Amino acid sequence: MERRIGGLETEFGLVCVRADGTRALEPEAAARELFRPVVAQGRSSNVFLRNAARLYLDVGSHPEYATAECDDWWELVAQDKAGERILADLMARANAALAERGEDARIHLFKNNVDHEGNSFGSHENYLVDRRGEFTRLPRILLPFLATRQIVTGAGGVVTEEDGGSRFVFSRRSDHMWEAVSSATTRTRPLINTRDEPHGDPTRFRRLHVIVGDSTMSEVSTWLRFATTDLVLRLIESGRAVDVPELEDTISAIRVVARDLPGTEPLPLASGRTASALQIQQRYLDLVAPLAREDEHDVLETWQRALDAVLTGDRSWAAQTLDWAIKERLFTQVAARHGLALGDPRIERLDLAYHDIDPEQGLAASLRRRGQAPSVLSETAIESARAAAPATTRAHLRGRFVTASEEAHVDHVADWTTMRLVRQGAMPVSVMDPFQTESEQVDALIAQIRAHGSTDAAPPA
Ligand SMILES: Nc1ncnc2c1ncn2[C@@H]1O[C@H](COP(=O)(O)OP(=O)(O)OP(=O)(O)O)[C@@H](O)[C@H]1O
Ligand SMILES: [Mg+2]
Repeated sequence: MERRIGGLETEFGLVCVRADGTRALEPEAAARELFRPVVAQGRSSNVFLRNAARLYLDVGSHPEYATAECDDWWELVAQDKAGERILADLMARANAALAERGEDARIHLFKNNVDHEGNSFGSHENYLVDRRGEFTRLPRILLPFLATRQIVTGAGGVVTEEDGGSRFVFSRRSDHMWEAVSSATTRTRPLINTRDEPHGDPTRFRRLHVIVGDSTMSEVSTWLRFATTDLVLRLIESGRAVDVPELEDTISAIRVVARDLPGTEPLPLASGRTASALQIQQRYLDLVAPLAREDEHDVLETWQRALDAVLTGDRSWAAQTLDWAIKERLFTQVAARHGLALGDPRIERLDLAYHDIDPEQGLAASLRRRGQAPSVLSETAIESARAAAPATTRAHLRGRFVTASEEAHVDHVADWTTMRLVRQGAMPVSVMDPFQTESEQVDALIAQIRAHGSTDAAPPA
């Protein structure tokens, strides 16, 4: 696929604590407080927003934000950052309400991966692939790439080993993966989820659900996750015979790679030979290079720089660009300065602070302000992603529908493929092609909304 649609779902960690750090509200009550304005606006805790994203409370009271369909990976990063801001605003409103009621309680939201109770949070990537394509050979070619890409796009972190020692790893999530491919997302935690829900015309499309990724704070890390995976998918779709180093055991390999900071540990291959994470990533980069478009050369260059940072040990670029390397530098410096082991609870708190989405208190945000983490997207790009849907996909139609309905105070419901008014006899309008940006049916629906909107409707913003 030359132009691919993708979307990113992020599950957020939520705590509500008193000034002394003890738990103030149970997650369920805190989530209810957080979602009060959402429910007031949309009469549900599962809504689509004006930027066509989905915001909802998942089981276990986890807020989740799923970006709208994007066909440009910087747009996707902007839509994802917009989600952080939307949730940070909800958090600020909830905290103001709690303070007004005189409650000693403050909500914090984290875009993190694993908490100290061992819960892991999802950051699921969705990619549109052709139904007639190569779905059968897809896992074989994709898995070695996914198991090793953490040396580029991992969020970094510290794990405690069975012997009590602690060490820095590329991705903590690696220890939480239990299967290579499966149709379940929670119980068995596969790298690729095969549940067949295309959110589009099932005769033409499939949606690939990659669930091995870490939640990434760095714009470059998030961008690379999508941009490199997109290229590997194109390689698979090219139909060419591709010789990739298939791993003998994906799940043991992913754990080894997480701990292998030099990237050189030999991983057993199905062929009986071995290859290191660096060699495997380099192989994919070399294989996809001829398929990259002119405007994708920066993907190849950045990917190569990331691999070189592992190969040479020179972190000067990576430690201000990629999540794992930013954290590696930060944790080692703090640990050395205060004479701490990496497994010290203070380092764990630093890790959590890095994923705190509070624009003032969050550590990733403050590093960005100091030029120690990337800031590629302009303020305008992020703010417009908050207000408007991507213009080049179906999300554009959904964004217009939600905006018109909210402006006219008309009750409405949507999902990824349909839009409908909540009134007797209202017929849903479906858009089964994720690339579609124009629709007479949607225009008619919006005209109807404007004509029949409540008389006290506020003027359009
Ligand atoms: N046809 C498509 N191809 C690829 N991605 C899509 C397509 N349609 C929607 N998406 C993206 O897929 C994601 C779906 O998010 P959602 O949280 O609803 O996931 P789900 O897997 O369907 O449901 P749940 O999280 O409830 O299990 C969104 O980010 C959206 O932009
Ligand atoms: Mg989801």
